Amino acid sequence: MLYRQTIRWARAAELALAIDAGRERAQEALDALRRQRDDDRRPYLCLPARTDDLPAIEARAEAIRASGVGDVVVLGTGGSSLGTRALLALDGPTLGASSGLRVHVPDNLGATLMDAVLRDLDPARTHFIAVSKSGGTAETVAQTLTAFEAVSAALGPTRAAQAFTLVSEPGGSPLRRLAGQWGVATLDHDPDLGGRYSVMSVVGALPALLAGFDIAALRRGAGRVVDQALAPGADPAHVPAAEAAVLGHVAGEAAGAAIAVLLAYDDRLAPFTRWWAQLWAESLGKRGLGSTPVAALGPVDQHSQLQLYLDGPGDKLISLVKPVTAGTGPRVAPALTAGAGEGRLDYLSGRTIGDLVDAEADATAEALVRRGRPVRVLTIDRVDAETLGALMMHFMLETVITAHLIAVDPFDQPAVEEGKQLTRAALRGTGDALAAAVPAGLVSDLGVSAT
Ligand SMILES: O=P(O)(O)OC[C@H]1O[C@](O)(CO)[C@@H](O)[C@@H]1O
Repeated sequence: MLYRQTIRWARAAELALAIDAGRERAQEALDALRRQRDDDRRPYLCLPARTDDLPAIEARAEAIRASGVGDVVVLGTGGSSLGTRALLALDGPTLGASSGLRVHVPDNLGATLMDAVLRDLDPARTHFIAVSKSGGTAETVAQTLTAFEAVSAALGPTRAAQAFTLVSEPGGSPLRRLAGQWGVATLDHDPDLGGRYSVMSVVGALPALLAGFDIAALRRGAGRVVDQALAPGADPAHVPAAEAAVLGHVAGEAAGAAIAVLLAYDDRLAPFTRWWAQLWAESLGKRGLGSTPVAALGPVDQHSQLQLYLDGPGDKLISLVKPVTAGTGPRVAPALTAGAGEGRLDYLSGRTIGDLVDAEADATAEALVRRGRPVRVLTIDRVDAETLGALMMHFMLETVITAHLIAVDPFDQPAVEEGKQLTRAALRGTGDALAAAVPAGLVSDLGVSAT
């Protein structure tokens, strides 16, 4: 078993008609997805079964390894980096530790962070992979230009060019043109593959291969989910992604569940929840529709968010990702618990850390159900590449099926363009655009000065 999905909601029986109607619509979505996969129209559905693209990616990875570097920095943001982080996080806190290469993904642009990257890494032993589907995202362009300048200054432009790889769609974008002028090796990003659906392509595969991550296992797990969901005659009630999309839709419509929480009980899955948040938000947040994703981590968020989930507004669908951890990790010595006083720590005596986390996840789900919250638990046997591939494909399908249910296009993100235009205008000094945009709704503009 890669994962098992359990959905519990006290109101499900009362909403049976709406759920049945949702399943009928989900059936349409599954039929459409099957046709798209069979006609090779949606690359994210076909990637799991592909192997023909891997030799070129492996060859580039080998060339980077052969150049003798010790560090690899992935420059990119959003769909060009969040998935990569999610893959590499399976290795634990030290990215790429299993391959001997350290792979860094500073996906959030920041002056201090970029200063640190350029100051702390040896330009002669570092390779930069710039990933941008459009080749024009300001953050990634700025990262790439500052990094290229720093390496050129240290080693000269010829060696700097060898220290870079660009992954971007073909065309005349800024990064594509610069890479051509500099002589930087470039791999094509499939123009038909949206960034937030691209993790299994060269986007995630190149850094992942360098980090020793098993990309074939990732695709295998994803492939098993696609095959099950799109099997001819598959009943949406037996397809986890479809069933979850229906529940989420009904919970949104009938119970006002406008927030979707993904609470993962393993640190290694925290970046996965951030990848999911982009997938969910950008794919569904359109025309006043969609639900707000919250990426959460257990058990720590039990001690910060859970009060709200249990006792705040009933506007959330809460999904737990629960690795089976019972019996794993360090064990609490009975001899030590005895010293805490009669019976006070008996529940921990002889138990492992994994026992505690496992019990906490179950208890959290139960407490939420008792409060009448809609709860879905995704139980996984292992936190590994194959399971992650299955979960990622599950959520891509759940997102696209939800998009069908609310009638939005899951593959565009038109609204973010305005902020990008305003940023460019501000930097060009034509900030009038910003000035004109703000005063209309300005409510308050205060500050506090420290002397
Ligand atoms: O890969 P690109 O084109 O640099 O885009 C990065 C991210 O920016 C967005 O376009 C949003 O601004 C995302 O959809 C995308 O994943």
